[in-house]
Amino acid sequence: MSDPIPMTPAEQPEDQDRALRPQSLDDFTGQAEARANLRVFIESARRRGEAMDHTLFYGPPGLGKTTLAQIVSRELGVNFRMTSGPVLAKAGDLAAILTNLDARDVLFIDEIHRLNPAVEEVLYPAMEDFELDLVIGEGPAARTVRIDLQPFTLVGATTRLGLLTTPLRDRFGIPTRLEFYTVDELVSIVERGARLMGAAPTPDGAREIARRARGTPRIAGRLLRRVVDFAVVEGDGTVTRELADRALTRLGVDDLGLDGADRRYLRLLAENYGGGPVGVETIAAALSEARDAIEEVIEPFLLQQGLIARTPRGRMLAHKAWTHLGLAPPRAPGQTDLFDD
Ligand SMILES: Nc1ncnc2c1ncn2[C@@H]1O[C@H](COP(=O)(O)OP(=O)(O)OP(=O)(O)O)[C@@H](O)[C@H]1O
Ligand SMILES: [Mg+2]
Repeated sequence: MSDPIPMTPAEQPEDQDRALRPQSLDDFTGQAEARANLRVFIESARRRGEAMDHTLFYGPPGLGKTTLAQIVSRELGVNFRMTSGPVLAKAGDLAAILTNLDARDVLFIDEIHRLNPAVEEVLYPAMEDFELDLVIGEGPAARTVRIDLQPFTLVGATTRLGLLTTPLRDRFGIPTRLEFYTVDELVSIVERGARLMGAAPTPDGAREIARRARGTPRIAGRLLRRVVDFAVVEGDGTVTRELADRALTRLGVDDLGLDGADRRYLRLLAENYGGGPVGVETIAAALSEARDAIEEVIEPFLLQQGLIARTPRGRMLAHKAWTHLGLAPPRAPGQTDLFDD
């Protein structure tokens, strides 16, 4: 049950992602508030003929940050340049990209919380005044030259808003938080993906996949492809609720949409720590997972589902998680009613 979803080596998840990527704001399901606001900012920038203000998309993986960045540039009718925090090793790397931008272009920096501080320094005046201060030469001969840039829109994406420095965060005029999707929104996404794949799930079948997709379009797309595989090989090609249920269970995706890693996390808290509180470092060490992966990938959905709580002393298992694991919560003396509701 704890195995990750199997993928054949030939399958490139990003290529598959690309096929399903919405191309316009109209095509993009969910995130209603973010979408409505972006529509206004894009339209205003277009009418004024100016670069749109710098935009930061933040939220858990797979919710559509990269997709929205591409959509913004397309709707603005400008070029899309893409790079990422870890790739920009030296200030000069960023300077080279910035000086090559055309007016109003979108520069997308993924994982912007992983920018090297020296590179980040270059970004501040670039974002604020569209200027670059470059140091030429070394030692006593070193001098600073100022280069004017074309006005551009920086679109940053991060799964970890908390790791952004305050000066960087403050330079984004449009900070946009992406939320987990509702089941109804994911049903639309599954149905659209199925249409693009030439599959036709029954309404119940689509809903079963949506319900178990961890609130995340990328997971919905991946589960859909796997369920269609099962439908083709073991059924008559139709994705019914029963078939989706059987396939998802075999893939280790449970009734709440939790996967093996989620359940290992919950079980660790329950069985080894009596429900917590436990510090995240301890959890990371016990699960042999990176702390980042725990905080970025596993915990946001468990928190959103009310399966765990974050307290100053660490993570605690909520009542719902005990029930989900089929375990009885511990009862402290004199607190017999604590967990009853
Ligand atoms: N609103 C949506 N409607 C339909 N499909 C979507 C939507 N949002 C995302 N997707 C699909 O989900 C996949 C992941 O989206 P995307 O790459 O934009 O996520 P991300 O937030 O950038 O993730 P990461 O943090 O891992 O970079 C893409 O294949 C995209 O097609
Ligand atoms: Mg992305």
